Parts: sequence; C-alpha cells; structure tokens
Amino acid sequence: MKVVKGGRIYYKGRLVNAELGIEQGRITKIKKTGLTGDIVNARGMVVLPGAIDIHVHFRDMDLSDKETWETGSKAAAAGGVTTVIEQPNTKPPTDSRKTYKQKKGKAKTGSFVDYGINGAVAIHSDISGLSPFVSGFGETFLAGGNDLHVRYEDLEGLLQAVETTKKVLTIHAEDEKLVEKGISRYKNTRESNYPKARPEKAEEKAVDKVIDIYNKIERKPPLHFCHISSYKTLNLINDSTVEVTPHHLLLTKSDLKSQGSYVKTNPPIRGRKNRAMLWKALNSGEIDVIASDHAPHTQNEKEQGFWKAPSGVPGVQTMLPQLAYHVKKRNLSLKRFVKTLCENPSDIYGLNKGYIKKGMDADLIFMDFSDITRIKKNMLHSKCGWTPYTGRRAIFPQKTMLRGKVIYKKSGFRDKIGEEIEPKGYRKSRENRKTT
Ligand SMILES: NC(=O)N[C@@H](CC(=O)O)C(=O)O
Ligand SMILES: [Zn+2]
Ligand SMILES: [Zn+2]
Repeated sequence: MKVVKGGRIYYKGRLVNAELGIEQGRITKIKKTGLTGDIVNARGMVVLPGAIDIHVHFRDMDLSDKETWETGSKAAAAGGVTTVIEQPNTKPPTDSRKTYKQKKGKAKTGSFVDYGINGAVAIHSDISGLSPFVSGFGETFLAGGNDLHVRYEDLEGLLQAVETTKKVLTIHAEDEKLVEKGISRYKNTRESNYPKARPEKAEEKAVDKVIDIYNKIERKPPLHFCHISSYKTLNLINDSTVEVTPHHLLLTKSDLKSQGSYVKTNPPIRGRKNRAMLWKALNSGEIDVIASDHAPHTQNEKEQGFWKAPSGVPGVQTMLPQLAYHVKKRNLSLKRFVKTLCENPSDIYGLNKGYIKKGMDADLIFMDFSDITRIKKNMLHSKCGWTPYTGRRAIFPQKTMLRGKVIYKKSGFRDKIGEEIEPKGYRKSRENRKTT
C-alpha cells in the first residue's frame, strides 16, 4: 500500500490532517494517523483531487503543428489537471468510429493524463456508431465549426439522437446570423471591436433558441453549455450545466488592446463589469464548471493580423494554478474551487474521480500555497509555445499523481500512463440557481 502522509487532505468539503492509503490506483483508506506502507511525503502540503478539464483541444493528427497529445497532456499534468475531455473539431473530426479510432491511437500512446474523447455533433455524424466509445457529444458548433456547424433546424433531431446514447451533449452557443452580421460590420476595424462583432446578444440568442428546442422535446439528454462569456446569458440557464473559462475570468477587453490576436477567442473576452459579475456568479454557485477551452494555435497563425488569425487561447496548464492563487487571495473559496474543477466535472461525465473518497481513483495534486510563482513562457509544455498570462501570479502543484502514480514533479515527468476513462453516466443533480 502507498501512504500519503503529513499533508492536509481535502475531505468532505474541508481540509483535515489525515493519511490516505492507496491500493491498485484507488484510495482505499482514509485515517487520522497510523497507516503504514510506501510513504508518499505530503509534509506541509495541501492534497486536493486532480482537476478534470472537460474542454480541451489537443489537436494532433493533421493539426500536430499546434499541439499533440504528448505536449498537451504534459501541460495538463504540470497544471494539476489529471483528466481531460478532448473535443471533436480536429482534422479529421471525430465524427465516425474510424476517426475516433485514429484519435484514440494517438491518445493511447501519447497521453500523460487520463482522457475522454467527445464525438462530433453534426448532421453527418455517426452518433450511434460513436456512442459505445465516446465520453460525450459536442461541443456542438452553432456558430463557425466549418464542417461541424449545426443549424437550429437540425438541433432537435441531434438532441434526440444523443438522448438514446445516455451521454451529455455540450453546446457552443453563439448565433451564426448575428455573428456573421457583426463580423461583416466590424471586420478590419480596430481589434477592440471584436466583442461587438460577436456580441453578448449572439450568445443570449443561441442559448434562448437551444432552451426553446430542448424544452419542446420529450426525451432530453443532459445538456451542458460551454464557455459562457456573458453574465446575462448565465441568467437564462436553469436546467442545464454551465461552464466558464479561465480566460473569461482573468482577462478583459483591455487585454485585446495589449495582446491583440493572442487573446482573440470565441466567444470573445468581455469588459470589466462583466468579468466582475462572472466572479460573483462563480462564488454564489451559479457556475458549475471551470474548463480551459485549451485551444492552442501557433504563433505564426496568431501573427497573421487580427481578423485573419484563428480564435482560441491555450490554458490547460495555467488554469488551476491561477485559480489556486485566487484561493490564496481569498477571491475564491477552496470549496468552489474543488466543486468547479473536480467534483462537478466528475458528476457530469460520471467518473470515478474528482473526490478524495474511499474507492475513488487516487488522482491527487500536492499544493504548497506559499509557493507563488510568476508565469513564464519557458515553464510551458504546450507546443504552441505562448501564453496570454506571462508575468501573472500562480501556484503550480509540487507534484501530480494519477491513479496512485506520480506522473509529474517539479523536476520533471515520470510514467506516461494516461488511459481512457469509462464514464458511468451523468449523475449531476441540479444546483440552485438564482433567477434574477
Ligand atoms: N474557442 C475558440 O476560439 N476556438 C476553439 C474552438 C471553440 O471552442 O469554439 C478552437 O478549437 O480553436
Ligand atoms: Zn467553442
Ligand atoms: Zn472549444
């Protein structure tokens, strides 16, 4: 038995002095003291569940100049993320068994962390063929997405097809028509107009439409809204889960001025007041999940000029560490931190992870909250090689453990043991949302 000793463990919503016994990759004992076995030293450290980042784009295959499973999952492990859910807008897209298997081949040999692969929701997707393999369906691109673009007219049928699989369906909610209108109006004007080109209204309208369609159908799959950017949109969502990204919590429109295309992302980063309202919502429990939407693009692509450059920012390595700094600063409770990064993501995908509890996978991060560092480019493992957060304060894990094995220490990476998760079905119960 491995024994995690000397640390303060996050257990049932608070930190306690306790020891963890780990056998066959799972937590089998939790005791105040007295466990014996191979010691994993946690002296002076806070032990938390590893984060489950349910929204990453690890690219690879024909997009391996941007990211690969190896580089993306190293970034994850170094940032305290022990499980990722990878999105289907790759080349080729994950829309059939064949392309799923192709991606799985890359993940199987390349991943340092555990992973799920999501299937594409598009009119041509083989939803029933993908169903036995994928963790969930989406993100569903209501705006953009090229071949994976979905029109409202087709959404009802797709929702019903996904319902039969009993898996969650996730939505990228922006209204295509309003976005097209906005882009044609603002294209090639100054970069700070990007949020106007893809306005809050576009997000609100898409969410409204989706909820309308969803309410009309009888048998409904669990529904999850990706990367909601506007606090006004949050108030429209009651029966589905909501995700917000670190970039919408940490950046504002003024970063568009200073960093230009590097912080161009969809939906866009909004203003200061909106960001403050997102933090308020986070603290009051209206946001279920924080996920990175880790969307790496090369510097060359980002240097093409603002309106030509692709949208997306990397974030899988810097998400948890920056939020940990906000926990230290008391801007966020440890409870909300663990709920949104570990517990709720686990409940949405039905995983044996995200909690420090007997029987759960021993996916743990060891944190020293006094070790504050400033983010530098040379710390990053993503292949894209840049971050919008240079110079910002963060608390990185001292070590990261996956199913009882240390996969990352500050001195470097260990075993590459990432495996595909086996989702056991949605078990998220509705949290009370304010309806103001
Ligand atoms: N967020 C983005 O701006 N881009 C993402 C796709 C997406 O999540 O919409 C990407 O894959 O690059
Ligand atoms: Zn998206
Ligand atoms: Zn995405």
